[in-house]
Amino acid sequence: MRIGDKDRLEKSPPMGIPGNQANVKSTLDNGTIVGSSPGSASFFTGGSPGKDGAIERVILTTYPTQSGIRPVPLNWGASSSEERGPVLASRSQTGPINNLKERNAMGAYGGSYSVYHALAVGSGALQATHRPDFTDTEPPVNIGPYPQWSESDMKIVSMDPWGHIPQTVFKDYLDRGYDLRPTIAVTKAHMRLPELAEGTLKQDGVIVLSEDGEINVTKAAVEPVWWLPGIASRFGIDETKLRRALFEDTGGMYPELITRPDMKVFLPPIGGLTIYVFGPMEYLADPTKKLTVRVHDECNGSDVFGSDICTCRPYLIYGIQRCVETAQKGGVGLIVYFRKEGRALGEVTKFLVYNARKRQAGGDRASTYFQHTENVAGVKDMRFQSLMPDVLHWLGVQKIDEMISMSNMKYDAIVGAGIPILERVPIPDEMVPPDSQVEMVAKVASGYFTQGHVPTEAELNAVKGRTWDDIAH
Ligand SMILES: Nc1nc2c(ncn2[C@@H]2O[C@H](COP(=O)(O)OP(=O)(O)OP(=O)(O)O)[C@@H](O)[C@H]2O)c(=O)[nH]1
Ligand SMILES: [Zn+2]
Repeated sequence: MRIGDKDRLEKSPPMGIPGNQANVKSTLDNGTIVGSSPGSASFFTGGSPGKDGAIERVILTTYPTQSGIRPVPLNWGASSSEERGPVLASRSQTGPINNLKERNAMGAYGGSYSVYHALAVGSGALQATHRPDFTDTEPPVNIGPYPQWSESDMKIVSMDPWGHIPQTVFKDYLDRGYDLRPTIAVTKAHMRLPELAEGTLKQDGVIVLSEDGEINVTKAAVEPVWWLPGIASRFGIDETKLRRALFEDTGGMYPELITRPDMKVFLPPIGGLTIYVFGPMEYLADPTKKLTVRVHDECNGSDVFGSDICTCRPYLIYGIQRCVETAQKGGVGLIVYFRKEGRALGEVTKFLVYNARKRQAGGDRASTYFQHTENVAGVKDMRFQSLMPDVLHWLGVQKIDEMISMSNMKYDAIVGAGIPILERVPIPDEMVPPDSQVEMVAKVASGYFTQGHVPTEAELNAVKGRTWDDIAH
């Protein structure tokens, strides 16, 4: 790529002005998008030596008016799959369909795993032209379509409501050669948890299958699919600003965020979520059935490794227990597990915060709990719960009887999305690990739900966690 090519540079559209299509067009009509030889590679084209030493074309970006660009129509929020159209993100250029030209979404399938996919292709372990065999991969239960999928206020903007069944509803596209992937998979499983093994749950043969607590569950994995106008509107910003931020803050990873204002869907390289359903899936959308829900954000240290500095695993286990009990009484339970480690700040930030808390003069205190996170990350939280209720709408949830959470942010987001919560259930005192008292008291003081006493400033100051010296002894 010859960035110093003055002629090409002058023809380039000003970056950062999505929607400036007049400018974009003047660049495109003369075909400067793709160069093909070492000497003629354009500003928008890089090149690397191929197997035979020739330069392979690298398409750095595309433009809406570029010759051959004709995205398959995608009408987000349409009520039928035919009207909506498939989400097509692949750039693969083999077979009868040139997916690069016909795709209607930026980014890549797989969420954060798209990067491993790239490594597999780059290292030669996987052919870029590999197409999945979808035989027998369909969901074992039916989900939707529900009215929430197409209501005019766009209740779902961060996942594809048709993402679990493209093998079926968009089969004709697959048959014609489009490289189309599910972004949701639904399956069934049995699960066992040591905390619920010792007779906590009663065997019933349907939900709890054995005396030692083997639980029947239906689960679904969901990858993020963002409809950018809807994401922008949830955050109260305009779409141009959102696109610019996503482009700049990912190291300029997706230039089409800027150059393709016509493409409204983006598959971001981030973690998604998993749902676990106890009892019949269709009960989730039936307001006559009792529904227990826990929405949980990932905490690997506690959820998997049993760290006792927070309440995450005990609250998750309690949520599962309550879900199972509701299902056993003829209702249904739902756990939603988001990959938003450390309040979506990441585990590195979280561990830095733990160090600052434990090294603080005077000890780890409830009064400075949130301040430490803010000192390191600049904010207390990046979970942006405003996108969280989308999955509830996807499942057709109309009301929640029991919400196993004390979080005001989760509560406000769900109720704000039009789903009433009838009861909030705090974690039982006896399940709060000793060192997590700091977190628990700090949360209650900051507005988390409690049926008990809200601590005063002096009480907050008095609640201290373990120090590293305590750990050593
Ligand atoms: N950055 C940071 N993250 C933390 C800290 N303590 C816990 N977390 C994260 O906070 C999140 C806790 O999420 P949840 O278990 O859903 O709990 P919650 O949002 O506090 O609310 P509840 O529903 O009442 O449990 C997880 O992502 C944890 O990894 C901390 O000190 N710093
Ligand atoms: Zn935790």
